[in-house]
Amino acid sequence: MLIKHGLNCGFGAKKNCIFMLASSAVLRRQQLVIRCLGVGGYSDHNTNTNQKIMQGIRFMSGASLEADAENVVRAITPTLDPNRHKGQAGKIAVIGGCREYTGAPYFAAISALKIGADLSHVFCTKDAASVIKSYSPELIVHPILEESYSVRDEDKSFISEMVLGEVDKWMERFDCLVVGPGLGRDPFLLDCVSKIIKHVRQFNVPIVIDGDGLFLITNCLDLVSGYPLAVLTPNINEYKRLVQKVLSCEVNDEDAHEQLLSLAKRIGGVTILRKGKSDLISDGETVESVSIYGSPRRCGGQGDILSGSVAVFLSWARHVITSENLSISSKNPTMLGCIAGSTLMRKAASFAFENKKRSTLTTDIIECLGRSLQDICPVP
Ligand SMILES: NC(=O)C1=CN([C@@H]2O[C@H](COP(=O)(O)OP(=O)(O)OC[C@H]3O[C@@H](n4cnc5c(N)ncnc54)[C@H](OP(=O)(O)O)[C@@H]3O)[C@@H](O)[C@H]2O)[C@@H](O)CC1
Ligand SMILES: Nc1ncnc2c1ncn2[C@@H]1O[C@H](COP(=O)(O)OP(=O)(O)OP(=O)(O)O)[C@@H](O)[C@H]1O
Ligand SMILES: [Mg+2]
Repeated sequence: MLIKHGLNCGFGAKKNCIFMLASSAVLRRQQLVIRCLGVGGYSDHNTNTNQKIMQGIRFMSGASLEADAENVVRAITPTLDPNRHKGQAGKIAVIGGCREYTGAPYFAAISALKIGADLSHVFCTKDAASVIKSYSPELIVHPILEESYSVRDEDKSFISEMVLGEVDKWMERFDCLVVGPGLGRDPFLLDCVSKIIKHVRQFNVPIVIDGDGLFLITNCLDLVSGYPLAVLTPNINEYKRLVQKVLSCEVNDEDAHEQLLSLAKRIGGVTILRKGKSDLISDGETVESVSIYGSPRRCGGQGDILSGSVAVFLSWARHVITSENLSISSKNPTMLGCIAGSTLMRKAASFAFENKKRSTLTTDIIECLGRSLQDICPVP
């Protein structure tokens, strides 16, 4: 495993690495904790001391370890077993899709299928449903959500009950829900989705919250607070809004790991995947990062692929953890799902870019998901 922030060196080179960081605030705190731990010097010959130092550094700064990313993917991806029946490799549902956005829920839902889920559903507004269906016959699309413009005030509570009733028929069956890609911000619709989230929590179904779902939960943190099966996947803006709301401060990139750690902790141990040049992931206990090379193209929709990917891997990780001995250290399925989802998305983006360069689009990346997974865990 590599240690980030310039500390990814062997112990022989540690002195140099540490001195390179001497001016940073992070290192000053790290040195302080090393002194507090009573660890003297940086002897290359004393492995115990070195380990203590590294543990101290990690503990104090929340410095992340670069995840053993491809091994995580291998450890949780199920084998293709002819004895399995449809549904056992995962049933995913995306809640999103409104008048403006039909691409985002499609990207999330189709990515889940391309990675290996058996069934992928989309719960969206009536306007969005036929459009999404027309993109792909593979998706199961439920036109059940309503926006304010299509509902009279006096009908709202009745419609809300109906939406919940429809969703209720299905929710228990899903292995993971993705809430938010292309959901929009209509207040009535968001109110219905809040009810769905509260309901789904009772069944212990994992929830990945992205896009407008993050807008919703940032304004109503109780929806996810204290739910260990919740994963938030904020982009730069969404992360900024979360930090401002929860920590009442601005994003601090110098202390990125510590800030992410406290944010996850403050929201009661949810897992947060902060998207960016490197993806940083924390459940409030540890921080890991995935920095494998992705793509320099920033076309819209890549975050939607990620949310669908995380949903599938999180479902698989939960299954492996409950049924087998996992050969990797982390046992938190949400962390594993994020690491694997991020790895696959970034690898697919790099393959797509290799091929399409400046014209790389989200659909091109989706087409590379299969090749990326095959590259990491080949099917004969
Ligand atoms: N095809 C579809 O259907 C897609 C639909 N999508 C859906 O759209 C909904 C809203 O999601 P979102 O991501 O557009 O909202 P948010 O993050 O608030 O950004 C708003 C604005 O912030 C800016 N900005 C962005 N990044 C920045 C940066 N790094 N640094 C600085 N500024 C940055 C940028 O504005 P600019 O100022 O550059 O004009 C950006 O336009 C949500 O439901 C999502 O799922 C998407 O998934 C895409 C594919
Ligand atoms: N600067 C970057 N360099 C490399 N990869 C990046 C960079 N920024 C984001 N990514 C990757 O792209 C993926 C999507 O992140 P992004 O920040 O674009 O999400 P988003 O804004 O929510 O996307 P969407 O347009 O789907 O809403 C993530 O998996 C992340 O790893
Ligand atoms: Mg997004």
